[in-house]
Amino acid sequence: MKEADYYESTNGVVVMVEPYSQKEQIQQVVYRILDANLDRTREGLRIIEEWCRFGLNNVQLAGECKYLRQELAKWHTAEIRAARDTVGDIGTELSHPQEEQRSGIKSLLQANFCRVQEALRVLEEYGKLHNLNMGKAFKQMRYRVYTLESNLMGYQRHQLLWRSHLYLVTSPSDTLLATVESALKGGLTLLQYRDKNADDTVRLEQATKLRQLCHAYGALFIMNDRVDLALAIDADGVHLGQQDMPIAMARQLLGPQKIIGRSTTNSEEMQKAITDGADYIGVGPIYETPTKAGKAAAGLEYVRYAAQNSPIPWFAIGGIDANNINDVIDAGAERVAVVRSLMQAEQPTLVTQYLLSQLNRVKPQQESIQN
Ligand SMILES: Cc1ncc(COP(=O)(O)OP(=O)(O)O)c(N)n1
Ligand SMILES: Cc1ncsc1CCOP(=O)(O)O
Ligand SMILES: [Mg+2]
Repeated sequence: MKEADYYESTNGVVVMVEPYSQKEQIQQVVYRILDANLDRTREGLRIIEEWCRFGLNNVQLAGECKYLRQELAKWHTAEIRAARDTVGDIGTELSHPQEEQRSGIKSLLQANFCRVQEALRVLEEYGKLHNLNMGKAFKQMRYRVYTLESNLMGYQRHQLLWRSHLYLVTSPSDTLLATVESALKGGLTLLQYRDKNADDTVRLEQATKLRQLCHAYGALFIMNDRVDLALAIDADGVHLGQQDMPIAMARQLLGPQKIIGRSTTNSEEMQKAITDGADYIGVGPIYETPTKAGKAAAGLEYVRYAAQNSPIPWFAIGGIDANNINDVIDAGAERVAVVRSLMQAEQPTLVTQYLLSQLNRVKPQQESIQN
């Protein structure tokens, strides 16, 4: 028989407590770990769910979070809850500076996905000690959370594309990062890195820096021409011209969550880009431009066609600047892409603000998204 411990409670009553055997003690520790991680997963899922529900109004994504929370609750049994010891838990006081600081919705969501995935991994490993099926169930749940993350982040990305009305396509510049940052400060939300002549090492280095910069400002980063480089640096997508990789092939490599843009100069190319599954189209060159020397202008007639016929976002491009943007807008454009207007501007922030103010006059006012 085990030796009994004696414990005197506060009201003076002496209670005899049977000490746990070593096996039982370990079981209690496992229960505490399961209890803490079941709570952690539930809380993280709830934070993600609130954004899906109230921020995105997305029934499917919110429903998936709810389903996962309910599945989780089935494993949170009374015996696991009974092992909780908040007072004796040294971890309740610990926090990381990053927990106090979130730069926006995107980083908040990422931090909570990370927390949920870690907690599920703990549940999977320790759950096996408790019940083999528990290990299996949490493994499956962890994969569902990966899918949820990819769907949610992809959804956010596409939402931001639809909300973007000005698109900066870069040209080689000694002040590349400063110019882009200046435009981002003016409210730019979509950037394409385009350098037709640089070595891949330079492209990779510059694209990595630009992607970081864009994401710090909550903007999307698109790679011109190269699916391989887009994948390598985890760009938000790629822009492909008529001579570049077919959309279907790029989609296979990039998956459904990344953005694929296609250049078009006429109605046939536009219809094909749409049926091929492009997420957006470039419409132009509207005017002849030295940036794409030798390419004939498609003209405002093509803008009128796009305005009537494109169900997906389209950006008028080619020779557009502060002087003629209103002609392009009057022809039906709600979105434009520019190179020189911003890359050669003395004050890119101001030009960005001006171009956006003109585009905002025509687009229906939408609440701004915090990324
Ligand atoms: C937004 C946007 N539209 C069109 C283009 C041109 O792409 P492409 O025809 O492939 O020509 P290059 O840019 O590769 O010279 C674009 N880049 N972006
Ligand atoms: C890349 C591209 N594709 C069609 S026009 C164009 C260049 C537009 O450059 P700019 O805005 O300087 O005229
Ligand atoms: Mg190209």
